[in-house]
Amino acid sequence: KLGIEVTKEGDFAKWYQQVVTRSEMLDYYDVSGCYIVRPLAYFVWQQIQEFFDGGIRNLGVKNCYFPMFVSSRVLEREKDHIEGFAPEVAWVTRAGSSDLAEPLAIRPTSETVMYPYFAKWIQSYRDLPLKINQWCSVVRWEFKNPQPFLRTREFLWQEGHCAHLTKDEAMVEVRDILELYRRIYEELLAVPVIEGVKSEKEKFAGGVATTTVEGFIPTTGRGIQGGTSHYLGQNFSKMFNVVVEDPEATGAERPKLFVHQTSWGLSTRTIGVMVMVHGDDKGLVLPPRVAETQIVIVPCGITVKHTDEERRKLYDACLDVAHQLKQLGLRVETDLRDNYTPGFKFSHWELRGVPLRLEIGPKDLEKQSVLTVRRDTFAKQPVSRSDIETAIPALLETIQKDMLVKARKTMDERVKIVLDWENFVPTLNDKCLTLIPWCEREECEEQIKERSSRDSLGDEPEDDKAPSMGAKSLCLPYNQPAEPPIVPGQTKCIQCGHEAKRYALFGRSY
Ligand SMILES: O=C(C[C@H]1NCCC[C@H]1O)Cn1cnc2c(c1=O)CCCC2
Ligand SMILES: [Mg+2]
Repeated sequence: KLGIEVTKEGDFAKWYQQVVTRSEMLDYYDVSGCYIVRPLAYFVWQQIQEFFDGGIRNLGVKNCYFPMFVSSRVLEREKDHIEGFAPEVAWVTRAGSSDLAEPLAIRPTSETVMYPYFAKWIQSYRDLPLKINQWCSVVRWEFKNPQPFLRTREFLWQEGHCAHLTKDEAMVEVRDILELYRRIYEELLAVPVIEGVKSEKEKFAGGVATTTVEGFIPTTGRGIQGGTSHYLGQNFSKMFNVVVEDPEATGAERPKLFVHQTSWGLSTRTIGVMVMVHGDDKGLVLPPRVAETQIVIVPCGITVKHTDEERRKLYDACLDVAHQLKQLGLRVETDLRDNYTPGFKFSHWELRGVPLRLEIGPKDLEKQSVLTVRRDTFAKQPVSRSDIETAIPALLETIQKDMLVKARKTMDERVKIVLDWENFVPTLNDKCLTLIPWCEREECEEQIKERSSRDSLGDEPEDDKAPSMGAKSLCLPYNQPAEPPIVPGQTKCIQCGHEAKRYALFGRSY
């Protein structure tokens, strides 16, 4: 594997492609838009799964598995939810040499697969709440340019689907799940996110409200939807007749209540965001929490002057330190290949994002110390062998924390409050997101997208294969800026002049 031949700032698209392939996270596949998730990336996904499974178990959610095939009759049950997406649905029409009687869709998401069975399984309010989740892949035949992890025609995700007796119970769960998504990004992937609610235009049309964690890619200045948790209200339960008798009702007739539902999803897009945020010109930079190999130990400073005995002593020291650290549960590799130079080995493991390297040479052996080298900052620090068991775990924790702090500082610097329209597009062009006093009207959002695209491209039409230059609303952040305050009846929307309700996060996006 060669190193990375371009710089992140110089040619981001090529940089990203080389980082994900040459770090051995992913490989291209001969079906366009499909990719192979290799062990280094799959390990990250497994860490996410373990964390999330623990979190949802505490919320009373159980894992299950539904078939991937959806009959057209069932898929089209939810008209408006599906018609906007119809072009993305992949269909099986043949088995062997004979056509299927009716074509079967491959699930693009599983609402229509599951909810007829919710109706069957849920009779009494005692059957509530029903809380299930499945880990699976879905297929969406996207036409925009595919990108590894970020936009692929098949992707791994989890989709949770719950039914509750009351709206309040459902809304609490929506936020509990969103908090787990925030923690996955911030505590596992060291990626800061902005939590909020989607606008009417951007929310999931089948639901009542969509909450989201929004990421930010500094190199392009674009926002990216990181995970969504929806309050579906009673839309789907009315569509699929998921009803229970009203437990509060007295007397003979027992009025039926449509259940209140939620659905929530997070995909392998998480991995792409992590790569883009932390990677550098030497390649991948992995947060220790999700790194398959957290530490690599490399013997150094051996020359032809040294005897085989001295070389062996050095290798033994590397193996001893590795053993010590494995005892602590750390994930350690020793690179004792004698056909490569230390420098070659440093590049090899830097490309693969290993968070911490330990170098041990003859002098280190004498001094009973090792030299630590951080992947994120390249900072070097000697550590005496006697301190290894406390210093190394602490250093990994420091790397994990520092990576989040650095990424959050970058994101915070690139989110600008914009109070006048003339500063809106220039701020986008500075690779920033904007927080604007906004009226929340759907037609205003259309105008913002249109005007910001025109102001960026002149009258050139948009290429729908390329990422849009128009800005969209990313979310209405729960954490609203305090200054300058939005004064009801006074503060105006910067685009249309109507009364501003809240600050909205707007930006170019993936
Ligand atoms: O998938 C959802 C809503 C919901 N699905 C379950 C997980 C959470 C959340 O993403 C929205 N959605 C997106 N994309 C598509 C569809 C769709 O419903 C259906 C058809 C193909 C493309
Ligand atoms: Mg889509």
